[in-house]
Amino acid sequence: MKRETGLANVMRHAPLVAPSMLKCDFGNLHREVELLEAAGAQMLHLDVMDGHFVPNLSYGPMVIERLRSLTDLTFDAHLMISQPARYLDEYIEAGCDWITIHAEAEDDPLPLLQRIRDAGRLAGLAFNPGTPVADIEQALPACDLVLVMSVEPGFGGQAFNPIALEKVRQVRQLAGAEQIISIDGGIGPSTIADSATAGANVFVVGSAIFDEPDYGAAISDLSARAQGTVV
Ligand SMILES: O=C(CO)[C@@H](O)[C@H](O)COP(=O)(O)O
Repeated sequence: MKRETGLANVMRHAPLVAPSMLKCDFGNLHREVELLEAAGAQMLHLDVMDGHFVPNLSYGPMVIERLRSLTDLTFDAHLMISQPARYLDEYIEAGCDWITIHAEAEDDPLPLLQRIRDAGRLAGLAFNPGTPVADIEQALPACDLVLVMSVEPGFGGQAFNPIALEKVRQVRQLAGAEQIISIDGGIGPSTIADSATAGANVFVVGSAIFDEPDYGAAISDLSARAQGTVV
């Protein structure tokens, strides 16, 4: 199967549910990837944490490179790290397709977003619940993807912060209908429909998939709710 890395190809499947590989079984990543492929996942959301920008550690480019050899799913890397400019090339070389940096980690994200685009990857900018949309507005033309955090980054299983809904609405208004807007944190059956109505089209989901016995049923149910076919 050819990797569907291009914006148009991947977003053909929107709204998309992106399983957050922070909540998976790290002791059996190969099996988790197989289960997610069988469950119909189009992409994997890779939560990269450095124990500095966020108070948690996950994995880095070496693990991602190994995952890359296991699957052609789109890799949506969310770099929750300080100094992303220093490490960016490693994530490009590891095979990440979408690469998102944090607004709070870079005084001027524009050169880095451009580097991501120049490498032929989709460039994303994430921002935390406490960061106003005004802080990222200037960077929007350089973003293929905006990731709105609906929890403080660092851990899965936190409660959804509804402040994110207004931010998604504002970004949608500013960036237009074609923009990928991803929402991340506390997304599940009770929050995904409101997030979709606000304007998100990619939904990062950890607990509501990995805490379920049947990943396929969970992803189907969430996708249906995002499409408004479940009330
Ligand atoms: O990036 C993060 C947390 O920092 C998220 O991707 C969470 O890992 C999503 O997990 P749930 O909130 O869905 O359990």
